[in-house]
Amino acid sequence: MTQGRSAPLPPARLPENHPRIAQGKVGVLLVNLGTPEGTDAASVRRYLREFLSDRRVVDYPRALWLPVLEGIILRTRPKKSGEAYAKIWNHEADESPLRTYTREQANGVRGRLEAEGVIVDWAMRYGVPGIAAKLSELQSQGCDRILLVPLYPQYSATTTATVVDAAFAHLATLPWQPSIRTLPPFHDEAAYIDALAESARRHVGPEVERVILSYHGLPQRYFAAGDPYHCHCQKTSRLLREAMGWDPDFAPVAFQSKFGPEKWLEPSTESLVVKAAEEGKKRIAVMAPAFVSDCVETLEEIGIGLAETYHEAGGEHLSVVPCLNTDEAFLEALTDLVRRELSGWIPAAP
Ligand SMILES: C=CC1=C(C)c2cc3[nH]c(cc4nc(cc5[nH]c(cc1n2)c(C)c5CCC(=O)O)C(CCC(=O)O)=C4C)c(C)c3C=C
Ligand SMILES: [Fe+2]
Ligand SMILES: [Fe+2]
Repeated sequence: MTQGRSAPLPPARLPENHPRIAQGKVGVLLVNLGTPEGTDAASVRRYLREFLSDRRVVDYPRALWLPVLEGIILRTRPKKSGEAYAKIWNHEADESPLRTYTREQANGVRGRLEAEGVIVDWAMRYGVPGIAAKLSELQSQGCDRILLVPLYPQYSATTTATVVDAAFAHLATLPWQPSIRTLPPFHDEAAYIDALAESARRHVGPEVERVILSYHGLPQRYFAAGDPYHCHCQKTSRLLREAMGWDPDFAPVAFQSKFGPEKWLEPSTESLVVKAAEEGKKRIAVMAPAFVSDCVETLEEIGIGLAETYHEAGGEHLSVVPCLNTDEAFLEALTDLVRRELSGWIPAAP
């Protein structure tokens, strides 16, 4: 066998998505659900197709579900949902409120962490800007450590887990992966509960006879299979009631936004709104702790749809407590949770 110097390696031909970076920075990526780009049926259809094709959201066998999705749901729902989005659209920025608030939340956290050299950005799980594109951008800016922040206080496989799935699916394509951490659910964190309580003190006056704590629902089957979302919602509600001195009759838990024929978590928000009217409660409030940003489900479904239902059942005034959106207390809480999770990645705050 001939001894000799091995042939020099050919110059590296880096794949398209290779991060050409100077390493060493820390990035934070806030991720919310996603929202249509416009209120027209085509935009809503694009969004719903991506969202409702996710197995974590709808888990029926693909061979059964995809024909129903394409043949029925995506033919009918986009127009109806588009009309709902049109009622709550942010015309000034020509975008959905969910996008406005998510961007502003990222700005708020960025402003608080910039001095510590942390790069903060935001993405949408479905639609744009996507998680993969934003992870690439963070890497290009030098981030070799990235914290994912799913903007869901209560963990669910249908929301939180889909963010992590999408991030790791992107990582699976990379020759050089950043290190990743994920923010744990914050449904029982004191700072989040305090932010909710502070908002309740501002928006729920003494004239309010009942406050319905309305959470986005999901199929009961998912709960039975181990999704902790229902328990997280109950715990948030208990802690908020304790902070406010409310009892469960005054502030009951309910679940909204039912989709499809299966049994979802109960009671439904709609049933509790009607019950309140039937029991002679003339002024009620609805608070939606699972949504950190106002969106079509709070502004339209509760603020318009359920308010109408309440009036028809004999109620007089239904007020919707705004989501935490850009409340100072919430942005401070979120930044503190992020900072805690970055421990060891950035020097501890003095
Ligand atoms: C198909 C089933 C759905 C499950 C399960 C589900 C869980 C879930 N969703 C949120 C938060 C949001 N959902 C939003 C909109 C929305 N959700 C579904 C369906 C399921 N959600 C649909 C079809 C839609 C679109 C609107 C419509 O056509 O009615 C939104 C608002 C997005 C916006 O653009 O404003 C949020 C936020 C959670 C927290 C959750 C489970 C815990
Ligand atoms: Fe949803
Ligand atoms: Fe809805």
